[in-house]
Amino acid sequence: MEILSTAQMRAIESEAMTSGAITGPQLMERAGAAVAGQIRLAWPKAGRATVLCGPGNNGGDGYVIALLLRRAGWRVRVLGCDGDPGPDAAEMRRRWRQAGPVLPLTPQAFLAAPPGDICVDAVFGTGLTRPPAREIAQVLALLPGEDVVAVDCPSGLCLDSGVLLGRPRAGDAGMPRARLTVAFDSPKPGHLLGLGPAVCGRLVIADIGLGPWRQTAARGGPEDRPDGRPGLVAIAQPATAPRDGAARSGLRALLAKHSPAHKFSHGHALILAGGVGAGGAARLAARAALRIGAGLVTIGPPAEALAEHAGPPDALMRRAVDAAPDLSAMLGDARLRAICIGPGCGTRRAAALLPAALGSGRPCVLDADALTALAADADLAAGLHAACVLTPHAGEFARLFPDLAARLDAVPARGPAVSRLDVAREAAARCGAVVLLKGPDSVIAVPDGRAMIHSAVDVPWLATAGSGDSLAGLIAGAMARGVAPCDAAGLAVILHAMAARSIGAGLIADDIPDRLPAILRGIGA
Ligand SMILES: NC(=O)C1=CN([C@@H]2O[C@H](COP(=O)(O)OP(=O)(O)OC[C@H]3O[C@@H](n4cnc5c(N)ncnc54)[C@H](OP(=O)(O)O)[C@@H]3O)[C@@H](O)[C@H]2O)[C@@H](O)CC1
Ligand SMILES: Nc1ncnc2c1ncn2[C@@H]1O[C@H](COP(=O)(O)OP(=O)(O)O)[C@@H](O)[C@H]1O
Ligand SMILES: [K+]
Repeated sequence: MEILSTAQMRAIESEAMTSGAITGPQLMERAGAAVAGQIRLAWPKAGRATVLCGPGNNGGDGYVIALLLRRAGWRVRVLGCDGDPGPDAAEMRRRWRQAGPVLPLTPQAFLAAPPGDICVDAVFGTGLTRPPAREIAQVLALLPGEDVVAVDCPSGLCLDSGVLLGRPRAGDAGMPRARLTVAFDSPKPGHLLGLGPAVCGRLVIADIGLGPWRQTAARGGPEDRPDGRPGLVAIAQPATAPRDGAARSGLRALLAKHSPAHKFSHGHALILAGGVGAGGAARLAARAALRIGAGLVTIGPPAEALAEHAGPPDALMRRAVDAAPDLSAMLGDARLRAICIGPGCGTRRAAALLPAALGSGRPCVLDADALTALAADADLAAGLHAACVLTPHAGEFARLFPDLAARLDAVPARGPAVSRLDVAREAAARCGAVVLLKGPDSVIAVPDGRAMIHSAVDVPWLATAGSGDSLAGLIAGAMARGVAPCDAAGLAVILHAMAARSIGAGLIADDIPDRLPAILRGIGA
Protein backbone atom coordinates (compact mmCIF):
# COMPACT_ATOMS: atom_id res chain seq x y z
CA MET A 1 0.00 0.00 0.00
CA GLU A 2 1.23 3.49 -0.69
CA ILE A 3 0.90 6.53 1.47
CA LEU A 4 0.57 10.12 0.36
CA SER A 5 1.64 13.36 1.95
CA THR A 6 -1.18 15.88 2.32
CA ALA A 7 0.39 17.94 -0.49
CA GLN A 8 0.39 14.90 -2.76
CA MET A 9 -3.22 14.18 -1.83
CA ARG A 10 -4.29 17.72 -2.69
CA ALA A 11 -2.41 17.58 -5.99
CA ILE A 12 -4.06 14.30 -6.97
CA GLU A 13 -7.48 15.62 -6.01
CA SER A 14 -6.91 18.72 -8.10
CA GLU A 15 -5.61 16.67 -11.06
CA ALA A 16 -8.77 14.56 -10.90
CA MET A 17 -10.98 17.62 -10.89
CA THR A 18 -9.02 19.38 -13.65
CA SER A 19 -9.45 16.31 -15.83
CA GLY A 20 -13.17 17.01 -15.81
CA ALA A 21 -13.92 13.40 -14.93
CA ILE A 22 -15.07 14.29 -11.44
CA THR A 23 -16.17 17.42 -9.61
CA GLY A 24 -15.38 18.66 -6.12
CA PRO A 25 -18.90 18.10 -4.82
CA GLN A 26 -18.87 14.56 -6.22
CA LEU A 27 -15.64 13.78 -4.39
CA MET A 28 -17.12 15.22 -1.21
CA GLU A 29 -20.28 13.16 -1.63
CA ARG A 30 -18.17 10.02 -2.05
CA ALA A 31 -16.07 10.87 0.99
CA GLY A 32 -19.15 11.57 3.13
CA ALA A 33 -20.89 8.43 1.85
CA ALA A 34 -17.84 6.33 2.70
CA VAL A 35 -17.85 7.59 6.29
CA ALA A 36 -21.61 7.23 6.69
CA GLY A 37 -21.35 3.69 5.29
CA GLN A 38 -18.67 2.77 7.83
CA ILE A 39 -20.73 4.24 10.65
CA ARG A 40 -23.73 2.17 9.63
CA LEU A 41 -21.56 -0.95 9.51
CA ALA A 42 -20.18 -0.31 12.98
CA TRP A 43 -23.48 0.91 14.46
CA PRO A 44 -26.15 -1.04 12.52
CA LYS A 45 -28.97 0.34 14.67
CA ALA A 46 -29.83 3.96 13.88
CA GLY A 47 -29.13 6.11 16.92
CA ARG A 48 -28.32 9.71 17.76
CA ALA A 49 -25.31 11.52 16.36
CA THR A 50 -23.66 14.88 16.88
CA VAL A 51 -21.73 16.02 13.82
CA LEU A 52 -19.08 18.71 14.27
CA CYS A 53 -18.31 20.55 11.03
CA GLY A 54 -15.19 22.70 10.67
CA PRO A 55 -14.40 25.71 8.47
CA GLY A 56 -13.20 23.85 5.34
CA ASN A 57 -13.83 20.76 3.24
CA ASN A 58 -13.51 18.39 6.19
CA GLY A 59 -16.59 20.21 7.49
CA GLY A 60 -18.16 19.74 4.05
CA ASP A 61 -17.78 15.97 4.44
CA GLY A 62 -19.49 16.36 7.82
CA TYR A 63 -22.62 17.94 6.29
CA VAL A 64 -22.83 15.06 3.78
CA ILE A 65 -22.50 12.53 6.60
CA ALA A 66 -25.18 14.31 8.64
CA LEU A 67 -27.62 14.21 5.76
CA LEU A 68 -26.96 10.54 4.97
CA LEU A 69 -27.29 9.46 8.60
CA ARG A 70 -30.52 11.37 8.87
CA ARG A 71 -31.84 9.65 5.76
CA ALA A 72 -30.91 6.35 7.40
CA GLY A 73 -33.11 7.15 10.38
CA TRP A 74 -30.53 8.66 12.76
CA ARG A 75 -31.38 11.67 14.89
CA VAL A 76 -28.67 14.12 13.95
CA ARG A 77 -27.52 17.35 15.53
CA VAL A 78 -25.02 19.50 13.60
CA LEU A 79 -22.64 22.06 15.06
CA GLY A 80 -20.76 24.06 12.45
CA CYS A 81 -18.61 27.09 11.74
CA ASP A 82 -19.83 30.36 10.32
CA GLY A 83 -18.08 31.92 7.38
CA ASP A 84 -17.22 30.79 3.90
CA PRO A 85 -16.06 27.18 3.88
CA GLY A 86 -15.40 27.18 0.13
CA PRO A 87 -17.91 26.43 -2.62
CA ASP A 88 -18.16 22.64 -2.25
CA ALA A 89 -18.60 22.63 1.52
CA ALA A 90 -20.98 25.61 1.27
CA GLU A 91 -23.16 23.58 -1.10
CA MET A 92 -23.25 20.65 1.35
CA ARG A 93 -24.06 22.99 4.23
CA ARG A 94 -26.89 24.46 2.16
CA ARG A 95 -28.27 20.94 1.51
CA TRP A 96 -28.09 20.06 5.21
CA ARG A 97 -29.83 23.32 6.17
CA GLN A 98 -32.84 22.16 4.21
CA ALA A 99 -33.02 19.24 6.66
CA GLY A 100 -31.96 20.82 9.93
CA PRO A 101 -30.21 23.70 11.67
CA VAL A 102 -26.50 24.34 12.04
CA LEU A 103 -25.83 25.19 15.69
CA PRO A 104 -22.69 27.13 16.57
CA LEU A 105 -19.53 25.11 17.11
CA THR A 106 -19.18 26.18 20.76
CA PRO A 107 -18.85 24.30 24.04
CA GLN A 108 -22.17 25.79 25.19
CA ALA A 109 -24.03 24.40 22.17
CA PHE A 110 -22.21 21.07 22.46
CA LEU A 111 -23.14 20.68 26.14
CA ALA A 112 -26.72 21.88 25.68
CA ALA A 113 -27.83 18.35 24.78
CA PRO A 114 -26.35 14.88 25.23
CA PRO A 115 -23.99 14.13 22.32
CA GLY A 116 -25.77 10.85 21.50
CA ASP A 117 -24.33 7.49 20.48
CA ILE A 118 -21.55 8.92 18.34
CA CYS A 119 -19.79 12.22 17.68
CA VAL A 120 -18.56 12.72 14.15
CA ASP A 121 -15.42 14.84 14.13
CA ALA A 122 -15.37 16.68 10.80
CA VAL A 123 -13.60 19.78 12.08
CA PHE A 124 -10.10 19.63 10.54
CA GLY A 125 -8.50 17.16 8.16
CA THR A 126 -5.60 17.57 5.77
CA GLY A 127 -5.91 21.37 5.88
CA LEU A 128 -4.88 21.84 9.52
CA THR A 129 -2.21 24.54 9.64
CA ARG A 130 -2.04 25.51 13.32
CA PRO A 131 -3.23 24.20 16.68
CA PRO A 132 -6.99 24.39 17.17
CA ALA A 133 -7.74 27.42 19.33
CA ARG A 134 -10.50 29.11 21.30
CA GLU A 135 -14.00 27.66 21.08
CA ILE A 136 -13.10 24.92 18.58
CA ALA A 137 -10.32 23.74 20.89
CA GLN A 138 -12.76 23.79 23.81
CA VAL A 139 -15.25 21.65 21.93
CA LEU A 140 -12.55 19.19 20.86
CA ALA A 141 -11.43 18.95 24.47
CA LEU A 142 -14.89 17.68 25.34
CA LEU A 143 -14.64 14.73 22.95
CA PRO A 144 -12.53 12.27 24.96
CA GLY A 145 -14.96 9.89 26.55
CA GLU A 146 -17.38 10.00 23.63
CA ASP A 147 -17.55 7.45 20.82
CA VAL A 148 -15.85 9.51 18.14
CA VAL A 149 -15.78 8.81 14.43
CA ALA A 150 -13.08 10.93 12.85
CA VAL A 151 -13.30 12.12 9.28
CA ASP A 152 -9.81 11.76 7.77
CA CYS A 153 -8.26 12.18 11.23
CA PRO A 154 -9.05 13.32 14.75
CA SER A 155 -8.94 17.11 14.51
CA GLY A 156 -5.65 18.55 15.70
CA LEU A 157 -3.56 15.67 14.35
CA CYS A 158 -1.06 16.74 11.73
CA LEU A 159 -1.50 14.19 8.96
CA ASP A 160 2.04 14.67 7.68
CA SER A 161 3.73 13.85 10.96
CA GLY A 162 1.42 12.17 13.47
CA VAL A 163 1.90 14.92 16.03
CA LEU A 164 -0.76 17.00 17.70
CA LEU A 165 -0.03 20.60 16.77
CA GLY A 166 0.83 22.78 19.72
CA ARG A 167 1.45 19.89 22.10
CA PRO A 168 4.65 18.19 23.22
CA ARG A 169 5.23 15.19 21.00
CA ALA A 170 5.32 12.62 23.73
CA GLY A 171 2.49 13.93 25.86
CA ASP A 172 -0.84 12.26 25.36
CA ALA A 173 -2.83 13.69 28.24
CA GLY A 174 -6.31 14.62 27.10
CA MET A 175 -5.55 13.81 23.50
CA PRO A 176 -8.38 13.00 21.14
CA ARG A 177 -8.99 9.31 20.62
CA ALA A 178 -11.35 8.24 17.89
CA ARG A 179 -12.92 4.83 17.92
CA LEU A 180 -12.94 4.80 14.12
CA THR A 181 -11.16 6.98 11.56
CA VAL A 182 -12.17 6.91 7.93
CA ALA A 183 -9.55 8.39 5.61
CA PHE A 184 -9.67 8.80 1.87
CA ASP A 185 -7.80 7.08 -0.93
CA SER A 186 -4.52 6.41 0.88
CA PRO A 187 -3.15 6.59 4.39
CA LYS A 188 -1.18 9.74 5.21
CA PRO A 189 2.08 9.60 7.20
CA GLY A 190 0.31 10.96 10.28
CA HIS A 191 -2.01 7.95 10.41
CA LEU A 192 1.02 5.74 11.05
CA LEU A 193 3.61 7.89 12.76
CA GLY A 194 3.86 9.18 16.31
CA LEU A 195 0.53 9.50 18.11
CA GLY A 196 -1.43 8.86 14.91
CA PRO A 197 -2.27 5.21 15.47
CA ALA A 198 -3.27 5.82 19.11
CA VAL A 199 -5.56 8.75 18.36
CA CYS A 200 -7.08 7.37 15.15
CA GLY A 201 -8.32 4.08 16.62
CA ARG A 202 -9.41 1.68 13.89
CA LEU A 203 -8.33 3.11 10.54
CA VAL A 204 -10.37 2.48 7.40
CA ILE A 205 -9.07 3.74 4.06
CA ALA A 206 -12.00 4.45 1.75
CA ASP A 207 -11.67 4.33 -2.02
CA ILE A 208 -13.23 7.49 -3.47
CA GLY A 209 -12.26 6.82 -7.08
CA LEU A 210 -8.97 8.72 -7.25
CA GLY A 211 -6.95 5.62 -8.24
CA PRO A 212 -6.33 6.60 -11.89
CA TRP A 213 -4.84 9.96 -10.89
CA ARG A 214 -2.80 8.46 -8.09
CA GLN A 215 -1.26 6.02 -10.52
CA THR A 216 -0.47 8.79 -13.00
CA ALA A 217 1.17 10.76 -10.24
CA ALA A 218 3.11 7.74 -9.04
CA ARG A 219 4.77 7.39 -12.44
CA GLY A 220 6.07 10.95 -12.33
CA GLY A 221 9.67 11.73 -11.49
CA PRO A 222 10.80 13.87 -8.56
CA GLU A 223 10.22 17.05 -10.53
CA ASP A 224 6.55 16.13 -10.92
CA ARG A 225 5.89 15.73 -7.24
CA PRO A 226 4.06 18.58 -5.58
CA ASP A 227 6.27 18.44 -2.52
CA GLY A 228 9.45 17.88 -4.51
CA ARG A 229 9.77 14.33 -3.21
CA PRO A 230 10.45 11.51 -5.61
CA GLY A 231 7.58 9.12 -6.20
CA LEU A 232 5.14 8.13 -3.56
CA VAL A 233 6.04 6.79 -0.19
CA ALA A 234 5.55 3.06 0.01
CA ILE A 235 4.11 1.65 3.15
CA ALA A 236 4.87 -1.76 4.48
CA GLN A 237 2.29 -2.58 7.07
CA PRO A 238 2.47 -6.07 8.50
CA ALA A 239 -1.11 -5.93 9.69
CA THR A 240 -2.24 -5.88 6.07
CA ALA A 241 0.68 -7.64 4.42
CA PRO A 242 -0.42 -11.21 5.02
CA ARG A 243 -3.89 -10.51 3.61
CA ASP A 244 -2.73 -8.27 0.80
CA GLY A 245 -2.04 -10.47 -2.23
CA ALA A 246 0.38 -8.03 -3.87
CA ALA A 247 2.33 -7.59 -0.65
CA ARG A 248 2.52 -11.34 -0.14
CA SER A 249 3.77 -11.98 -3.63
CA GLY A 250 6.31 -9.16 -3.18
CA LEU A 251 7.63 -10.86 -0.05
CA ARG A 252 7.62 -14.25 -1.79
CA ALA A 253 9.63 -12.87 -4.70
CA LEU A 254 12.30 -11.57 -2.34
CA LEU A 255 12.46 -14.77 -0.32
CA ALA A 256 12.11 -17.51 -2.95
CA LYS A 257 14.94 -20.01 -3.37
CA HIS A 258 15.27 -21.78 -6.68
CA SER A 259 16.68 -25.17 -7.48
CA PRO A 260 19.44 -25.95 -8.51
CA ALA A 261 21.14 -23.30 -6.41
CA HIS A 262 23.83 -24.20 -3.86
CA LYS A 263 24.59 -22.64 -0.50
CA PHE A 264 26.95 -20.02 -1.88
CA SER A 265 24.26 -18.85 -4.29
CA HIS A 266 22.30 -17.83 -1.22
CA GLY A 267 25.20 -15.80 0.09
CA HIS A 268 27.51 -15.80 3.06
CA ALA A 269 26.93 -13.34 5.92
CA LEU A 270 29.51 -12.35 8.51
CA ILE A 271 28.25 -11.27 11.91
CA LEU A 272 31.01 -9.58 13.88
CA ALA A 273 30.78 -10.34 17.59
CA GLY A 274 32.20 -8.70 20.71
CA GLY A 275 34.59 -9.85 23.41
CA VAL A 276 34.25 -12.30 26.28
CA GLY A 277 30.78 -12.29 27.82
CA ALA A 278 29.26 -10.09 25.11
CA GLY A 279 28.43 -12.64 22.44
CA GLY A 280 24.67 -12.99 22.89
CA ALA A 281 23.64 -10.06 20.72
CA ALA A 282 25.70 -11.21 17.75
CA ARG A 283 24.40 -14.76 18.17
CA LEU A 284 20.83 -13.50 17.97
CA ALA A 285 21.74 -11.67 14.78
CA ALA A 286 23.51 -14.72 13.37
CA ARG A 287 20.57 -16.99 14.10
CA ALA A 288 18.24 -14.55 12.35
CA ALA A 289 20.57 -14.35 9.33
CA LEU A 290 20.49 -18.15 9.06
CA ARG A 291 16.71 -18.30 9.39
CA ILE A 292 16.08 -15.76 6.66
CA GLY A 293 17.99 -18.02 4.34
CA ALA A 294 21.59 -16.86 4.00
CA GLY A 295 23.47 -19.88 2.60
CA LEU A 296 26.21 -19.59 5.21
CA VAL A 297 26.61 -17.49 8.31
CA THR A 298 29.89 -16.96 10.14
CA ILE A 299 30.15 -15.35 13.52
CA GLY A 300 33.37 -13.41 14.05
CA PRO A 301 34.37 -12.77 17.68
CA PRO A 302 37.91 -12.03 18.84
CA ALA A 303 39.90 -15.25 19.39
CA GLU A 304 39.61 -15.01 23.18
CA ALA A 305 35.80 -15.22 22.92
CA LEU A 306 35.62 -17.94 20.26
CA ALA A 307 34.97 -20.70 22.81
CA GLU A 308 31.77 -18.94 23.92
CA HIS A 309 30.26 -19.68 20.56
CA ALA A 310 30.78 -23.45 20.66
CA GLY A 311 27.13 -24.23 21.38
CA PRO A 312 24.24 -24.53 18.94
CA PRO A 313 23.21 -23.67 16.33
CA ASP A 314 25.71 -26.05 14.78
CA ALA A 315 24.88 -24.54 11.40
CA LEU A 316 26.77 -21.44 12.46
CA MET A 317 30.42 -21.16 11.45
CA ARG A 318 32.94 -19.52 13.74
CA ARG A 319 36.09 -17.66 12.86
CA ALA A 320 38.22 -15.36 14.98
CA VAL A 321 38.41 -11.76 13.89
CA ASP A 322 40.86 -10.04 16.19
CA ALA A 323 41.58 -6.91 14.26
CA ALA A 324 41.02 -5.10 10.99
CA PRO A 325 43.62 -7.15 9.00
CA ASP A 326 41.77 -10.39 9.92
CA LEU A 327 38.57 -8.86 8.65
CA SER A 328 40.19 -7.62 5.45
CA ALA A 329 41.63 -11.10 4.85
CA MET A 330 38.19 -12.66 5.25
CA LEU A 331 36.66 -10.12 2.94
CA GLY A 332 39.11 -11.21 0.27
CA ASP A 333 36.62 -14.02 -0.34
CA ALA A 334 34.11 -12.55 -2.77
CA ARG A 335 31.50 -15.07 -1.66
CA LEU A 336 31.22 -13.24 1.66
CA ARG A 337 28.43 -10.94 0.63
CA ALA A 338 27.22 -9.04 3.70
CA ILE A 339 28.44 -7.89 7.09
CA CYS A 340 26.65 -7.07 10.31
CA ILE A 341 28.60 -4.95 12.77
CA GLY A 342 27.53 -3.51 16.09
CA PRO A 343 25.42 -5.88 18.22
CA GLY A 344 27.44 -6.55 21.40
CA CYS A 345 30.56 -5.52 19.51
CA GLY A 346 31.88 -2.85 21.88
CA THR A 347 32.39 0.68 20.62
CA ARG A 348 36.18 0.52 20.39
CA ARG A 349 36.15 -2.76 18.52
CA ALA A 350 33.45 -1.45 16.19
CA ALA A 351 35.49 1.68 15.51
CA ALA A 352 38.57 -0.43 14.78
CA LEU A 353 36.77 -2.78 12.38
CA LEU A 354 34.52 -0.30 10.61
CA PRO A 355 37.10 1.07 8.12
CA ALA A 356 37.77 -2.44 6.77
CA ALA A 357 34.08 -3.33 6.71
CA LEU A 358 33.06 -0.13 4.97
CA GLY A 359 36.11 -0.04 2.71
CA SER A 360 35.18 -3.45 1.29
CA GLY A 361 32.08 -1.91 -0.28
CA ARG A 362 30.09 -4.93 0.89
CA PRO A 363 26.47 -4.52 1.99
CA CYS A 364 26.78 -3.76 5.68
CA VAL A 365 24.34 -3.41 8.57
CA LEU A 366 25.50 -0.95 11.21
CA ASP A 367 23.68 -1.32 14.50
CA ALA A 368 24.17 -0.56 18.21
CA ASP A 369 27.88 -0.02 19.06
CA ALA A 370 28.77 0.58 15.42
CA LEU A 371 26.36 3.51 15.43
CA THR A 372 27.88 4.89 18.61
CA ALA A 373 31.34 4.58 17.07
CA LEU A 374 30.10 6.32 13.96
CA ALA A 375 28.61 9.18 15.94
CA ALA A 376 31.94 9.74 17.70
CA ASP A 377 34.11 9.86 14.58
CA ALA A 378 33.24 11.84 11.47
CA ASP A 379 36.00 10.07 9.51
CA LEU A 380 34.20 6.76 9.93
CA ALA A 381 30.97 8.29 8.67
CA ALA A 382 32.79 9.38 5.52
CA GLY A 383 33.16 5.69 4.60
CA LEU A 384 29.43 5.02 4.47
CA HIS A 385 28.00 4.04 1.08
CA ALA A 386 24.67 3.19 -0.53
CA ALA A 387 24.83 -0.50 0.44
CA CYS A 388 25.02 0.36 4.15
CA VAL A 389 21.94 0.11 6.36
CA LEU A 390 22.04 2.08 9.62
CA THR A 391 19.51 0.85 12.17
CA PRO A 392 19.33 3.48 14.94
CA HIS A 393 16.62 3.61 17.57
CA ALA A 394 15.64 7.13 18.64
CA GLY A 395 18.53 7.47 21.11
CA GLU A 396 21.15 6.34 18.62
CA PHE A 397 19.60 8.58 15.98
CA ALA A 398 19.96 11.56 18.33
CA ARG A 399 23.64 10.73 18.81
CA LEU A 400 24.21 10.48 15.08
CA PHE A 401 22.09 13.43 13.98
CA PRO A 402 21.60 15.71 17.00
CA ASP A 403 20.29 18.63 14.94
CA LEU A 404 17.63 16.48 13.26
CA ALA A 405 16.62 14.96 16.60
CA ALA A 406 16.27 18.47 18.06
CA ARG A 407 13.95 19.46 15.22
CA LEU A 408 11.90 16.39 15.95
CA ASP A 409 11.69 17.26 19.65
CA ALA A 410 10.50 20.84 19.21
CA VAL A 411 6.85 21.54 20.05
CA PRO A 412 5.19 21.83 16.65
CA ALA A 413 3.50 25.21 16.38
CA ARG A 414 2.51 24.99 12.71
CA GLY A 415 1.66 22.27 10.24
CA PRO A 416 3.00 20.33 8.54
CA ALA A 417 5.18 19.50 11.53
CA VAL A 418 8.59 17.87 11.16
CA SER A 419 8.13 14.10 11.11
CA ARG A 420 10.20 10.98 11.68
CA LEU A 421 9.81 10.46 7.94
CA ASP A 422 11.35 13.89 7.25
CA VAL A 423 14.32 13.40 9.53
CA ALA A 424 15.02 9.85 8.39
CA ARG A 425 15.01 11.06 4.78
CA GLU A 426 17.30 13.93 5.61
CA ALA A 427 19.63 11.60 7.51
CA ALA A 428 19.77 9.13 4.61
CA ALA A 429 20.51 11.91 2.13
CA ARG A 430 23.19 13.30 4.40
CA CYS A 431 25.07 10.05 5.03
CA GLY A 432 24.43 8.42 1.65
CA ALA A 433 23.16 5.21 3.24
CA VAL A 434 19.83 3.57 4.03
CA VAL A 435 18.56 4.69 7.42
CA LEU A 436 16.12 2.54 9.35
CA LEU A 437 14.84 4.66 12.24
CA LYS A 438 13.40 2.04 14.59
CA GLY A 439 10.43 2.24 16.88
CA PRO A 440 6.77 1.26 16.91
CA ASP A 441 6.65 3.44 13.79
CA SER A 442 9.79 2.49 11.90
CA VAL A 443 10.86 4.56 8.92
CA ILE A 444 13.20 3.28 6.23
CA ALA A 445 14.72 6.02 4.10
CA VAL A 446 16.96 5.77 1.04
CA PRO A 447 19.34 8.56 0.00
CA ASP A 448 17.31 9.25 -3.17
CA GLY A 449 14.24 10.17 -1.09
CA ARG A 450 12.28 6.92 -1.31
CA ALA A 451 10.92 5.84 2.03
CA MET A 452 8.75 3.32 3.80
CA ILE A 453 6.82 3.52 7.01
CA HIS A 454 6.18 0.38 8.96
CA SER A 455 3.75 0.42 11.82
CA ALA A 456 4.16 -2.19 14.55
CA VAL A 457 2.16 -0.41 17.24
CA ASP A 458 0.20 -3.58 17.83
CA VAL A 459 3.28 -5.53 18.97
CA PRO A 460 4.73 -3.62 21.93
CA TRP A 461 6.38 -6.87 23.10
CA LEU A 462 8.98 -6.18 20.40
CA ALA A 463 10.47 -3.57 22.68
CA THR A 464 12.66 -6.14 24.44
CA ALA A 465 16.40 -6.63 24.79
CA GLY A 466 17.90 -8.24 21.73
CA SER A 467 14.98 -7.59 19.45
CA GLY A 468 17.01 -5.07 17.46
CA ASP A 469 19.88 -7.56 17.18
CA SER A 470 17.64 -10.11 15.54
CA LEU A 471 16.40 -7.41 13.17
CA ALA A 472 19.98 -6.51 12.21
CA GLY A 473 20.66 -10.19 11.49
CA LEU A 474 17.59 -10.47 9.30
CA ILE A 475 18.74 -7.52 7.23
CA ALA A 476 22.28 -8.88 6.91
CA GLY A 477 20.97 -12.32 5.95
CA ALA A 478 18.67 -10.86 3.31
CA MET A 479 21.47 -8.72 1.88
CA ALA A 480 23.76 -11.78 1.77
CA ARG A 481 21.06 -13.37 -0.38
CA GLY A 482 21.36 -10.46 -2.79
CA VAL A 483 18.31 -8.48 -1.70
CA ALA A 484 18.87 -4.73 -2.21
CA PRO A 485 19.61 -2.87 1.06
CA CYS A 486 16.36 -0.92 1.11
CA ASP A 487 14.27 -4.01 0.30
CA ALA A 488 16.22 -6.06 2.84
CA ALA A 489 15.39 -3.52 5.54
CA GLY A 490 11.70 -3.50 4.52
CA LEU A 491 11.53 -7.28 4.35
CA ALA A 492 13.22 -7.60 7.73
CA VAL A 493 10.91 -5.20 9.59
CA ILE A 494 7.86 -6.96 8.15
CA LEU A 495 9.05 -10.47 9.06
CA HIS A 496 10.28 -9.27 12.45
CA ALA A 497 6.86 -7.85 13.34
CA MET A 498 5.00 -10.81 11.85
CA ALA A 499 7.07 -13.18 13.97
CA ALA A 500 6.45 -11.07 17.06
CA ARG A 501 2.75 -10.87 16.35
CA SER A 502 2.50 -14.62 16.03
CA ILE A 503 4.22 -15.06 19.41
CA GLY A 504 2.43 -12.27 21.25
CA ALA A 505 2.78 -11.71 24.96
CA GLY A 506 5.78 -13.34 26.57
CA LEU A 507 7.99 -12.83 23.53
CA ILE A 508 11.73 -12.75 24.08
CA ALA A 509 14.19 -11.92 21.33
CA ASP A 510 15.38 -15.54 21.06
CA ASP A 511 11.93 -16.53 19.83
CA ILE A 512 11.97 -14.24 16.81
CA PRO A 513 14.37 -16.11 14.51
CA ASP A 514 12.86 -19.47 15.41
CA ARG A 515 9.43 -18.29 14.43
CA LEU A 516 10.51 -17.55 10.89
CA PRO A 517 9.88 -20.99 9.34
CA ALA A 518 6.20 -20.75 10.24
CA ILE A 519 5.99 -17.18 8.99
CA LEU A 520 7.77 -18.00 5.73
CA ARG A 521 5.50 -21.02 5.22
CA GLY A 522 2.48 -18.75 5.74
CA ILE A 523 3.74 -16.37 3.07
CA GLY A 524 4.34 -19.28 0.72
CA ALA A 525 8.07 -18.59 0.38
N1 LIG B 1 -8.16 15.71 -0.80
C1 LIG B 1 -9.19 14.93 -1.20
O1 LIG B 1 -9.05 14.15 -2.09
C2 LIG B 1 -10.48 15.06 -0.55
C3 LIG B 1 -10.64 15.85 0.58
N2 LIG B 1 -11.78 15.88 1.24
C4 LIG B 1 -11.87 16.50 2.55
O2 LIG B 1 -11.30 17.77 2.57
C5 LIG B 1 -10.44 17.87 3.70
C6 LIG B 1 -9.43 18.92 3.47
O3 LIG B 1 -10.14 20.12 3.31
P1 LIG B 1 -9.46 21.55 3.46
O4 LIG B 1 -8.27 21.60 2.61
O5 LIG B 1 -10.52 22.53 3.20
O6 LIG B 1 -8.97 21.57 4.93
P2 LIG B 1 -9.74 21.26 6.34
O7 LIG B 1 -8.98 20.17 6.98
O8 LIG B 1 -11.17 21.13 6.15
O9 LIG B 1 -9.50 22.55 7.25
C7 LIG B 1 -8.84 23.58 6.80
C8 LIG B 1 -9.58 24.86 7.05
O10 LIG B 1 -9.43 25.28 8.35
C9 LIG B 1 -8.55 26.41 8.42
N3 LIG B 1 -7.69 26.09 9.54
C10 LIG B 1 -6.61 25.29 9.59
N4 LIG B 1 -6.16 25.14 10.83
C11 LIG B 1 -6.99 25.87 11.61
C12 LIG B 1 -7.07 26.14 13.01
N5 LIG B 1 -6.20 25.61 13.85
N6 LIG B 1 -8.05 26.90 13.47
C13 LIG B 1 -8.95 27.43 12.63
N7 LIG B 1 -8.93 27.24 11.29
C14 LIG B 1 -7.97 26.47 10.80
C15 LIG B 1 -7.92 26.51 7.08
O11 LIG B 1 -7.74 27.79 6.63
P3 LIG B 1 -6.54 28.74 7.03
O12 LIG B 1 -7.10 29.55 8.15
O13 LIG B 1 -5.35 27.93 7.44
O14 LIG B 1 -6.29 29.53 5.81
C16 LIG B 1 -8.99 25.88 6.20
O15 LIG B 1 -9.98 26.82 5.90
C17 LIG B 1 -9.92 16.48 3.88
O16 LIG B 1 -9.42 16.25 5.16
C18 LIG B 1 -11.15 15.67 3.58
O17 LIG B 1 -11.95 15.56 4.75
C19 LIG B 1 -12.96 15.17 0.73
O18 LIG B 1 -14.06 16.00 0.80
C20 LIG B 1 -12.87 14.79 -0.71
C21 LIG B 1 -11.59 14.27 -1.12
N1 LIG C 1 6.72 -0.05 21.30
C1 LIG C 1 7.13 -0.80 20.26
N2 LIG C 1 6.27 -1.46 19.51
C2 LIG C 1 6.68 -2.22 18.48
N3 LIG C 1 7.98 -2.37 18.13
C3 LIG C 1 8.89 -1.72 18.84
C4 LIG C 1 8.54 -0.90 19.94
N4 LIG C 1 9.66 -0.38 20.46
C5 LIG C 1 10.69 -0.88 19.73
N5 LIG C 1 10.23 -1.68 18.75
C6 LIG C 1 11.04 -2.44 17.79
O1 LIG C 1 11.82 -3.35 18.54
C7 LIG C 1 13.18 -3.34 18.09
C8 LIG C 1 14.05 -2.82 19.23
O2 LIG C 1 15.33 -2.59 18.79
P1 LIG C 1 16.46 -1.95 19.73
O3 LIG C 1 15.92 -0.72 20.36
O4 LIG C 1 17.69 -1.84 18.94
O5 LIG C 1 16.60 -3.05 20.85
P2 LIG C 1 17.87 -3.87 21.33
O6 LIG C 1 19.05 -2.96 21.23
O7 LIG C 1 17.58 -4.23 22.74
O8 LIG C 1 18.00 -5.05 20.46
C9 LIG C 1 13.17 -2.50 16.85
O9 LIG C 1 12.95 -3.33 15.74
C10 LIG C 1 12.01 -1.56 17.05
O10 LIG C 1 11.48 -1.13 15.82
K1 LIG D 1 -11.50 15.46 11.35
